[in-house]
Amino acid sequence: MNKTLVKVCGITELAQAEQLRNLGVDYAGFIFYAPSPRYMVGKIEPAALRRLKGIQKVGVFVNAAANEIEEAVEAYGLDAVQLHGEETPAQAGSLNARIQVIKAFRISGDEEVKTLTGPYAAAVTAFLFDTKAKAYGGTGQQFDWSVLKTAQFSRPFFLSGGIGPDDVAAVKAFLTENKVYALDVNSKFETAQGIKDLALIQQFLNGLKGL
Ligand SMILES: O=C(O)c1ccccc1NCC(=O)[C@H](O)[C@H](O)COP(=O)(O)O
Repeated sequence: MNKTLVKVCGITELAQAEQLRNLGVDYAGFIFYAPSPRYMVGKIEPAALRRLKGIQKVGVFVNAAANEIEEAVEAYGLDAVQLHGEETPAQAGSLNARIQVIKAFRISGDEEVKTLTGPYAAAVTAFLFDTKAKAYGGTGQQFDWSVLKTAQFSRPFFLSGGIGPDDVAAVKAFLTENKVYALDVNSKFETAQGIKDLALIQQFLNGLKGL
């Protein structure tokens, strides 16, 4: 069985991205959505991020224009883009022809998740399930993961939304019964918005060992 990968999202410092890479984190998420407190533009130099290797760099966008996304991919050397708004399957598919696209779905618990993901199956590389809340992401709120149980998704998925240091046991239990491609963590591992607590992340990674 493949190991479940880990993505740390909302990074605003190059040094932290390097440290996370050194801890063995698989994906680093960078927010390209100006209203977010984790907006990274102006905080990390494009050329410096482009030189960073050994961790998959994901740009997170909310309803951004295709040319804005493509410019950021080029300037920052992104490996994947995460579409976290109301982007259509056609928009996602057109980007996915050039770069891996992770489509985020914000879950309230009332919807049929397979109905949401169905139209995107052929258009994206992976799905990401986050919690539906007032803000688009980074809210620290968790949804009821049982809505994903038993569903066979046509794409690998990231489990996201309020996963914190105290959730190791719950995550492990969920992973024993469900095939999760990667875990996505963010605000529950911060000392301030956009600044990660690396000791907590190391502890979390240690807790997941053996999966
Ligand atoms: O993190 C943000 O500020 C953010 C803002 C707008 C869109 C997406 C954003 N984050 C995307 C992520 O992938 C987060 O890791 C995900 O929402 C989970 O965050 P959290 O609930 O804090 O663990």
